[in-house]
Amino acid sequence: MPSDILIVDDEDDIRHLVAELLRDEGYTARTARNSDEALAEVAARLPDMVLLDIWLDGSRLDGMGILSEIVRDHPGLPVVMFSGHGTIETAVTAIREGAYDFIEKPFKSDRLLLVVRNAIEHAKLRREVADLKKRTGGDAELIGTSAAVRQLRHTIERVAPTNSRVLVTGPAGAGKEVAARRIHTHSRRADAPFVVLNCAIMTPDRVEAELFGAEPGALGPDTPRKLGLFEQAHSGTLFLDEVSDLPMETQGKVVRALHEQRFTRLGGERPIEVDVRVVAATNRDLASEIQSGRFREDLFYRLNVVPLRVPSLKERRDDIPELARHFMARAAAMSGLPPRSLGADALAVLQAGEWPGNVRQLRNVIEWLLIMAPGDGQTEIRAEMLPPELGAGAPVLVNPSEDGEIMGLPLRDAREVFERNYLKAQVARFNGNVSRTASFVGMERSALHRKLKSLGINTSS
Ligand SMILES: Nc1ncnc2c1ncn2[C@@H]1O[C@H](COP(=O)(O)OP(=O)(O)OP(=O)(O)O)[C@@H](O)[C@H]1O
Repeated sequence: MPSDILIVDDEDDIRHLVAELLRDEGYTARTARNSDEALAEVAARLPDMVLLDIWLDGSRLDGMGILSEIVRDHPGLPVVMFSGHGTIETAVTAIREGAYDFIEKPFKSDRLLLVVRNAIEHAKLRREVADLKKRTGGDAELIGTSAAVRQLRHTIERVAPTNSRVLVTGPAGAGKEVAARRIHTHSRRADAPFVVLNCAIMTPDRVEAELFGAEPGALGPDTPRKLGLFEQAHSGTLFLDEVSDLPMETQGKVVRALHEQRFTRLGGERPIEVDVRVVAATNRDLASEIQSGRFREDLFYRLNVVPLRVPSLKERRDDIPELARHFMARAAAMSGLPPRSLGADALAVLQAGEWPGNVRQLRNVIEWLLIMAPGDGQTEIRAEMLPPELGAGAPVLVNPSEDGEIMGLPLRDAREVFERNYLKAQVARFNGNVSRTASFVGMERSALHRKLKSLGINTSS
């Protein structure tokens, strides 16, 4: 479909000339003489871009006034200003206020067509990026409202703008990379690259070439120059994932590069200066790695300027329903399948789970459910449809494998088995908090306390 362009100018000649020029190029062109006509056209159907004169005789709003309404109501719509003599400064201000570009009158048709093409392409790319971010969940999105995640978000927001190095710790799959990306996107480096090195999957001889790059021929006969990740991350952030897996010799070189803010490429002499913020992550205990001689203490102190701990999923069970719905919506958008809704019993079992693989495991379970759960898009996902490995934390009645055992017991014992499993799962789901469990299961706090004691279930309060 041809792009639709709105031309707003009070001079008849210019309007007609530009409209003809654009139509000759295959665009659709609409015209408006003043602000009321222009805003009415925009409201009637959103154009792909607007060419807007700054001075508009006999108009309620001038070009700047129209621009601010468009930026407010349709932030993705590109606007290019026409400026005459004496309005260049205003045109520059217009760019600051959100216009894409300006064209000085009198203008050459080639220049006009180039700016129009660029503005439309730019807007299209912005939409595509926004769409991709939405579909992939925007990698820096830190879902959750639990106290643990609110605290994490707060610390990230405080540390992000400071430029300090950050050492992110936490179990596998808990969201350390998400936290690191968020530090980057909330820093002044957000427009520069975020570059990741996963130290665990690198062989020792490759890791240095990856980090520092190599001069031509350094990696073998006729090998070209290779830019290292330090250089690629210039003015941005370098994320060293699984940093404890860096070979010892490389650790020494990283310490030097961090200290001197420069390094040489493999096979090179010339020092290369870079401005890079390093954020590192580990799921190991670096203190014991240092003790056993596998991690350099000086590197630890250089990296651990600000420590940031990402909690395990078990420490933030409150977030599980929101995370589950988020991953369902995302998996559905990526696969084109309709999202499935999750029943309250399924969510309760998910909340009671052990989650050794943390958020990554939850994401995988939800993706599995979207594809594998029985029924169509309309059928709610019930507890018994969950993958068997989650059954361990589930109350006995939703775990069919144990139904057989229950059937062999007298009612009194069967009830006790049920009560124990049910309450164990509910207590786990509310992080051992008896008051919250009591309010959910509909018992007095003290009565629940007695019950739990008689069933031998441990709680935190
Ligand atoms: N709070 C969160 N909100 C949304 N998604 C999250 C959150 N935490 C983790 N994820 C998702 O879970 C998955 C694992 O997260 P991530 O890779 O950041 O974990 P990690 O701790 O760096 O793992 P590893 O130790 O294995 O490198 C990713 O798909 C990530 O997008």
